[in-house]
Formats: sequence, C-alpha cells, structure tokens
Amino acid sequence: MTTLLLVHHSPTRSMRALTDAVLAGARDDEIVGVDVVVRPALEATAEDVLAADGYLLGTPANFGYMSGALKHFFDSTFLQVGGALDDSGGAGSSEGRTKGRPFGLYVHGRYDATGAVRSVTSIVGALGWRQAFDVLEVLGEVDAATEESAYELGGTIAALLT
Ligand SMILES: Cc1cc2nc3c(=O)[nH]c(=O)nc-3n(C[C@H](O)[C@H](O)[C@H](O)COP(=O)(O)O)c2cc1C
Repeated sequence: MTTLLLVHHSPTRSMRALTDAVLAGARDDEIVGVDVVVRPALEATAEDVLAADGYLLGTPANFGYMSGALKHFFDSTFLQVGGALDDSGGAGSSEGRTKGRPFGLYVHGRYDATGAVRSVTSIVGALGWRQAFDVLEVLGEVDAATEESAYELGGTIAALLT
C-alpha cells in the first residue's frame, strides 16, 4: 500500500468543487493499493508528509500568492521534512527526505493565479518534489470540463503510486 497525501485549503465553493473532483479522481475504483489521506492545510503535519509517497496540493490565489493556510503548512513542516534555508533565509535546494516524490497542484483564482502557482512550485522545488502532471490553474467559474481536469489530475498522481 502506498500513501497519497492531499493537502488543500478549500474555503469557497469553487475550491471545494475542485478538491472534491481531485479527490474523486484519486479514489477512482480502478486505482488499487493507494491510500488517499486528506488534510486541510491548517491541520497537515510533517508526519503526514513524511508518511506519504506523493502529494496533491490545492490552494486559491490570494493577493498574488498561495493561501495563508497552505503557506502555514509549508512554514510549519519545511525544515522537518528535510528542507533547508539558504543564507538569505530563502528556500534553498535540499537533499530532503522527500526528494523525488511526485506532486500535483491545483490553483483557483478569479483573475491571475500566476504568483500563487509560482509560490508553491518554488517551495516544493526546493524540497526536490517532482512535478508529475501539468499544474491545473483555473480562473473563474468551475465548470464540468474543469472538474474533469481536476479528476484527471487526482487520478494521474494516484495511478503513479500504484
Ligand atoms: C483576500 C483575497 C485575495 C485574492 N487574491 C486573488 C489573486 O491574487 N488572484 C486571483 O486570481 N484571485 C484572487 N482572489 C480570488 C480567490 O482566488 C477566489 O475567491 C478563490 O479562488 C475562490 O473562488 P470563488 O470565490 O469563486 O469560490 C482573492 C480573494 C480574496 C478573498
């Protein structure tokens, strides 16, 4: 059995719809042998991260960055999971214990989610996580096609862990 950890901040209808679809994909009946653990970003711990074989991350774009909740998740786990700070206090590249594990990311915004995507990918890049599928960046309404893409994202990352 492998473990897929879904860490998300889903305070609104759009984010909840995306998270539900990603989770449904990850739990597709055809994917066997993957335990999907779901954690709201404010509750996820370093132990959750270390115990997982891959990751799904979801956040709204807030003020051009990831949500404060997902940022809190990284702030409170980064060093424990093997991240390192460079001399300026930034996220330096590391040989962390989770290096090489696959991740998928979905971000929802209303007008521009670029900074939010960049903020997450730079931190997980410093941890050495491997982007295993295109980032799902959604602006505006979440429609059926978007939910399908979210399902595909969840299913793809989970299938990688079988
Ligand atoms: C405080 C705040 C800051 C926001 N900043 C951004 C932003 O920088 N870029 C963007 O595209 N959307 C921004 N939004 C919109 C949110 O990303 C959006 O509300 C969220 O994804 C949920 O979507 P929904 O309200 O349609 O359910 C912001 C919303 C709030 C409340």
